[in-house]
Amino acid sequence: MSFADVRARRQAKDARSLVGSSSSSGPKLISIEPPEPLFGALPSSIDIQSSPERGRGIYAKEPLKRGGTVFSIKPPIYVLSTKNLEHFCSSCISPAPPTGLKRCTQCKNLWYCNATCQNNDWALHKKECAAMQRWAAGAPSLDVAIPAEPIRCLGRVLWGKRKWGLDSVWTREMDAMQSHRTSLPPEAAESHTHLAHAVIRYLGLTAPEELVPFGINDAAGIVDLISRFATNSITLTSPSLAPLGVSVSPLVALVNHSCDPNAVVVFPRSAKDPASQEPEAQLIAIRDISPGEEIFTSYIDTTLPRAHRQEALSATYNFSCGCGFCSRPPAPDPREALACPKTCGGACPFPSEEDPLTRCVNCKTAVASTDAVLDALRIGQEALQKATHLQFSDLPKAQQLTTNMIPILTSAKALPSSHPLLALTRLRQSLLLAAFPSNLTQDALDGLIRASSASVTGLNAVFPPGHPTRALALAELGKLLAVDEPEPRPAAPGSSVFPPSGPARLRLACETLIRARDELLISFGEHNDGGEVGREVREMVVRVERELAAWGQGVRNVIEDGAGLKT
Ligand SMILES: C[S@@+](CC[C@H](N)C(=O)[O-])C[C@H]1O[C@@H](n2cnc3c(N)ncnc32)[C@H](O)[C@@H]1O
Repeated sequence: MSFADVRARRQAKDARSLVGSSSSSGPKLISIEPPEPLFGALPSSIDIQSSPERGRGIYAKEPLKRGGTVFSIKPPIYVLSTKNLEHFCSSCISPAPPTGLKRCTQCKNLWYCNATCQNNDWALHKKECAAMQRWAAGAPSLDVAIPAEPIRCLGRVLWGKRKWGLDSVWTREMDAMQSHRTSLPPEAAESHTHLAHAVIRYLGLTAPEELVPFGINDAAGIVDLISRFATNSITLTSPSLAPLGVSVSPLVALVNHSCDPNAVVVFPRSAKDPASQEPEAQLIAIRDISPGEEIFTSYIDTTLPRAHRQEALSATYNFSCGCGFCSRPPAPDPREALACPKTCGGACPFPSEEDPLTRCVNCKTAVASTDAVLDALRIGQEALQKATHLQFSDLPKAQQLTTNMIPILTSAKALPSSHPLLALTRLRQSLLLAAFPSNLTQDALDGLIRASSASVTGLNAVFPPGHPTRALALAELGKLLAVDEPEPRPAAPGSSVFPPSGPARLRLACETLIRARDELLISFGEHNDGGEVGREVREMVVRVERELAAWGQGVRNVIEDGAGLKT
């Protein structure tokens, strides 16, 4: 039977059910209810509008305060990435407690906190469970025995459409997400075709025609499904932004992109809501937003220079960004700048092959050896790609690459916020953390604090206060400064060695944690008390303040004892 035949049969069936049973007096007229409107979860402070440049988007109807939650929603579809399956509950995405998670006894792939979490997930896992067992039975090797997350995510979308009905609001919201089917570049069309075949196999279907009950009536419908997923899915993250999996929420997907966003989507884990609401995506304003203004998040890493951002946006989202930041970049952009050769405090835009001459925008001093700068930037980019690729398979090699490259870029006077120096610095910090010795030495701790501080300096130059990446980096630095020193150094009066030791270090830890907490309250929402990380930092501030007070009291006691001895 052809795809069209199946559709014709379905339409005939639909037509019969619409007019009801025919009688000799002819078909009865039936009243057709207007369809339920989409996005009923939209709060009254925002609405959906359309622009010719960006299509639909979310706009403020009322003033929105920075740190305020614009909306919260549990994504209707989400899956953990394969490596996280046994470490997090597949329903509420809580990390495994010390007592461990409970495994689905059927497929043996998904893990849950308890029976409640398993029941909450059963509506979608029921079909998935059988599909995963079928997939594993046909897998050529153990490492491909679990389908990759896009396949599992799309499986859930399709089972959801069947379960909740093709005319349901659930399905209509999913189908209303933007598809770029008609303008896909050839490479994307090819990868979409591969994914489509994998999904059909995962569902246990033998031919595309069998997708009709899932609301997919032709080949264009399959491409739409995959294109919608590619354009609208968002990373499911931990409260500290670690990627955990992938999620789809038609409401979150309405938010357009800017490289200088006024909002972020985070999963902060609010203290107040019960676990059954988790994972909860929250759109949070990181700036004050006026009525009529569009709300934007960023889809990509905005520490990257404009050309890299445009490439990423065009490859995945099929548009060229015309945000203020792309059309009128700051001069010079801290992502692409060198420090002034005369250290006047100004900066010079990066030279390029086409335009090798560059000067400080402040004192106009020209950079002398631009060839050396261009070489350093080129090999820096290569080292970054290699080290990123090797970070999990060859940690020492990745460490060596970042450790060797950072001084080369620094001596070429690249700003700490510039690319690829900032990316290498952040990678080095995460590699040092991964290799952190269990018997901690002062040198290892101080090295990590210096790397963390360099990341904070770079991120502060590219992100506004309250951006979650910046707030988390600050929290990380504060926590490291608060770690008990294995071998505190004797205080040298007037010493500017970084990091300081002893009480000066504790004071710096306290100041850094307080700044981090203020920023976390913005990025992860005041209503959430700064999310899980904000709450953790608040507790650390209390602990460090207590330690500082105890130290101060200790000093006062010594002084008083000394004074007592003299009298
Ligand atoms: C997640 S959707 C956002 C909602 C979408 N505008 C809609 O109407 O459904 C992502 C798509 O929106 C469009 N888009 C988002 N931000 C844009 C921007 N700054 N400029 C142009 N198009 C944008 C692109 O087509 C992109 O692939």
